[in-house]
Amino acid sequence: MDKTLKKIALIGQPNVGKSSLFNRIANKRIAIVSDMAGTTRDIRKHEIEIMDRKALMLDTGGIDETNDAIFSNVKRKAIETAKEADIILFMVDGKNIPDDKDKELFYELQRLGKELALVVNKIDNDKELERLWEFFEFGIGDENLFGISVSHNRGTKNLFEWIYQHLPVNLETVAREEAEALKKQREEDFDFDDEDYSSEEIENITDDNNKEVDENKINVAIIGRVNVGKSSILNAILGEERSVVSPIAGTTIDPVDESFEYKEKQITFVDTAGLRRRGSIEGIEKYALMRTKEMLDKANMALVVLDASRELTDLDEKIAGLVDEYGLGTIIVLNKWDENMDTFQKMEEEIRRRFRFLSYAPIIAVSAKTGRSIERLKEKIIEIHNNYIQRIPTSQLNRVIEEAVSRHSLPSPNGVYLRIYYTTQFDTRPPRIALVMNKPNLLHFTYKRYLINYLRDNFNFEGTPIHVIARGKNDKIGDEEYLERDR
Ligand SMILES: Nc1nc2c(ncn2[C@@H]2O[C@H](COP(=O)(O)OP(=O)(O)OP(=O)(O)O)[C@@H](O)[C@H]2O)c(=O)[nH]1
Ligand SMILES: Nc1nc2c(ncn2[C@@H]2O[C@H](COP(=O)(O)OP(=O)(O)OP(=O)(O)O)[C@@H](O)[C@H]2O)c(=O)[nH]1
Repeated sequence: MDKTLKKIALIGQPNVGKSSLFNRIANKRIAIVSDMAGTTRDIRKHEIEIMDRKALMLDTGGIDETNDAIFSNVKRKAIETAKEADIILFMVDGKNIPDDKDKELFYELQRLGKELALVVNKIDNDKELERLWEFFEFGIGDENLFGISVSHNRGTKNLFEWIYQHLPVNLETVAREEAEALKKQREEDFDFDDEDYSSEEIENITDDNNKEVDENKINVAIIGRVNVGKSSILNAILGEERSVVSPIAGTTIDPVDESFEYKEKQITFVDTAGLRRRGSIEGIEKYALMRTKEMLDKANMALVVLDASRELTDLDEKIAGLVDEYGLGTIIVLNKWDENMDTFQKMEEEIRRRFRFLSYAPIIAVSAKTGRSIERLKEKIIEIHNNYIQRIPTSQLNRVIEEAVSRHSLPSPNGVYLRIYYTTQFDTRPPRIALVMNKPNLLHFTYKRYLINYLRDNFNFEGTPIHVIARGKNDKIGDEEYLERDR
């Protein structure tokens, strides 16, 4: 017998229906059921299974009050068994009024601090259900009081569900379901028509061979309003690189994007021709935003350039706001930081306040003019891209989410018991994580935010958005209904 299994003790006076319930749960006739009081004397242990979760059921002897000596004996034994158990089902006969001996024992069991349910049996019909109220006298909450009838099979489902919820997740089932979910997801990815993904990304998903190559390609969009120093930053970065791929000279079409190798990655700046055309973003705001979108479409990383020598403007905010919609790796570049300025903290606070939607993006102060921190910016591009493409093992995600839930338990909206079965990352670029749970649409966004923050505290997601979705066991992972961006 598996020693790690949770133990369930079934305790109660003779003839209340313990063996009957035991048999119902065990789905076999193991204990002797009889009308004669005190026939179930031995402690029986039996491995049971509720849905996919296993436990060990302990059947204690009845508490015989007819003989005081035996009563104290059996009571002692009942308490001993209860001490050994993780979950206690205390059963009483609903056809009788609550009894002092029951109460006395019940309070003793309560003091053990285990999961405890008061099971009132022989509530055979709706009329008898009214009598259940008398058992609130025991001082137990609604959620731990069950009126059932074993012989009429009433109310047992609720009790079984309660027990199920207190048993640990069956890891075999989880692993199997996860494998199935991943397989299903892969299959779905092949006939994909999700507008959220660019055609390039679809290629990445459907062609695993290219994946590695693609993970080494960083397409960077340098965005920002006019005159913040976008082309200067481009020049500063490229200026240090000898292996710059030159634009094809003499062509009337746009020259290719400029590209260089750095730390085994290929960094490409998208739409550099446009960037170099001075004043390109000047003019009507609508065009500035349109052009920014075109660039973001081709990129998997954005450098949001701001001018440290000027006040932030609404247009800065609008341009930065676009980035979040594209789900890219992001760095906020505070340019024109020519000398040591003691205002960094103030600027940082201002940026954080105005760009709340980019709270995950690091801020780096550079000067295209003096070259200050340009090297650091290049390193940061690599670092953030690694965060953006990372895949976190399910075991690690589960450990962290379990820890988060144990620190701050899941809310029970309207008494509904919420449960996260497991957590898995089902996509990268940016990381997409599914919380597989019983009632996904009841998960409040504030709790989800708490989990997202907890994930951010435990993994390195700097510079990358993370998308966390809650879904049911049988929902498709690609179900975007629950998708909420990490804001
Ligand atoms: N009306 C009614 N009778 C029940 C119900 N459940 C069990 N019984 C009857 O109650 C009697 C006692 O049931 P058991 O399951 O043997 O009770 P027990 O608590 O195991 O009894 P001991 O072995 O004496 O400890 C039997 O005649 C059952 O048929 C129920 O839900 N409704
Ligand atoms: N002091 C200072 N000036 C800078 C820095 N970077 C750029 N500039 C100046 O800012 C002005 C605008 O620089 P650009 O690189 O052309 O800016 P841009 O964002 O590409 O401008 P548009 O193409 O018009 O959108 C130029 O006069 C640059 O010399 C810097 O780090 N420090």
